Order: sequence, then C-alpha cells, then structure tokens
Amino acid sequence: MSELRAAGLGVAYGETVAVRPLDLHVDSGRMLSVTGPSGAGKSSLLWALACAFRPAAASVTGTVRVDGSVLKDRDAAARAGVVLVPQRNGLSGTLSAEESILVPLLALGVPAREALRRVDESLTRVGLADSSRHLVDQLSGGQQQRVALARAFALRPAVLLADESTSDLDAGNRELMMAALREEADRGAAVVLATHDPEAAARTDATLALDEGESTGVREM
Ligand SMILES: Nc1ncnc2c1ncn2[C@@H]1O[C@H](COP(=O)(O)OP(=O)(O)OP(=O)(O)O)[C@@H](O)[C@H]1O
Repeated sequence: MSELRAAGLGVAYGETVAVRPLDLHVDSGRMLSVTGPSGAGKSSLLWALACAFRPAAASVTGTVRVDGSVLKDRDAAARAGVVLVPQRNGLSGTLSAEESILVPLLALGVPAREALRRVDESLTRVGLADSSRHLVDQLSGGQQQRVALARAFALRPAVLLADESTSDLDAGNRELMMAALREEADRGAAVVLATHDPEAAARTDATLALDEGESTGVREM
C-alpha cells in the first residue's frame, strides 16, 4: 500500500517554467490521469514526481512523499518503489524484450528464478510472450510501449508513473494496457498516467488538467 503526495511541486528549465507549483495526492489503489495539450508540462511533472531530473537539467521545487517519507533523490525514489515509464520508453534497442525486463530485476537483487518468472508473467500480461527474444529495435512502437509497461509491472511498483504509455497502441491493446494499469492499482499501487487520450483519461479515477504548466484543478471521474 502506498500513497503519493506532492506539495508545491514545480519545474523550470532556466527561464522556462514548465510546471507551476502544485499539490497532488494519489492514494494506494487509485489512478490519476494528467492531461493537457502538448507542452502543458505533463512529462515534466512525472519526471519531478520520480525525482528523475539531474540537478543541472531542471530546477525542481517542492517535495514528493511516498507513504509520508520525503524522496530526496532518484535513488530514494527507486527504493520507495517509484517506477517511471518515460514517454520514449527508455528501452535499449539492442536488448531483447526479455533482457529489457530481466536486467533491472537482477540489478535490484531479485533472485534469477523469480526474475525469470516475472519476465514470463509480465510479457504474457502485455500479449508479447511470443516476442520475448526479439530485439527492441525489431519491435513496433506500440510493441515497445508494451515492453516498457511489462518492465514496470515486473518491478511491482508502489508508485507507477506512465507517460503517454498508450499513445501508439491500437484500440484493443490500449484496452488491455488500461486494464493492466488498473490491476496495478488494485494490487495497491498509486498510478499516474499522462495522456492526450480522453478515452484513457476517462478510465482513471481522477484527472489533473495542466495548461501551460498551471493546474486547472483535479476532477473526479
Ligand atoms: N529539457 C528541456 N529544456 C528546456 N525546455 C524544456 C525541456 N523539456 C521540456 N521543456 C519545455 O517545458 C514545457 C513542458 O514540456 P513537457 O514535455 O513537460 O510537456 P508535455 O505536456 O509532456 O508535452 P507533450 O504532450 O508534447 O509530451 C514546454 O514548454 C517544453 O518546451
């Protein structure tokens, strides 16, 4: 069970203010969508929630807490179980789908047998069990999105931050991935999905709308 809370969270790139300080909270078991036009600040908000910015890359104000503990940096976020699926997936093109999932599990100290079990389970969940040996570069954009989500699911995140993770999917796979994200929430994760897609946003519990970096409020669905 995990609760995500941000207070006064803001992001600027030099003179460019990407996110004006905002508060948000996502309880365990809930899904929040972050919506807004291109450039509204959705990715910047998710990166700040994951404490993923290098200090030189952006100036971030405010605090992020998971279960009451302030996250100081990216390592602390990882230890708290915060997993970011970035907009461009963050996969290495030269690894296979299964290696993409296995490597971070082994790096975290998950025993090999359990890690391999999670690889199979998560690729099956996203409908890519038959593509496990394919290199990421040999997969379509939508298949790569599903591998990136499978990798996140295998990590059993406490907080799952998914950035446009359904944007390249056909309707059937979008449905499958939205159901999988809901399962993550049902398992106890706090889930945040940045999306342009009103149908995906409608499947979440609440929506935070951004406009030029400003929150225009949270609407319960
Ligand atoms: N590394 C960067 N350096 C400077 N400005 C940036 C950087 N990244 C983003 N920005 C600016 O910050 C603002 C918010 O960008 P961000 O990518 O967070 O928006 P977004 O809502 O995710 O957009 P999209 O829907 O197109 O992905 C934009 O004005 C963008 O140009």
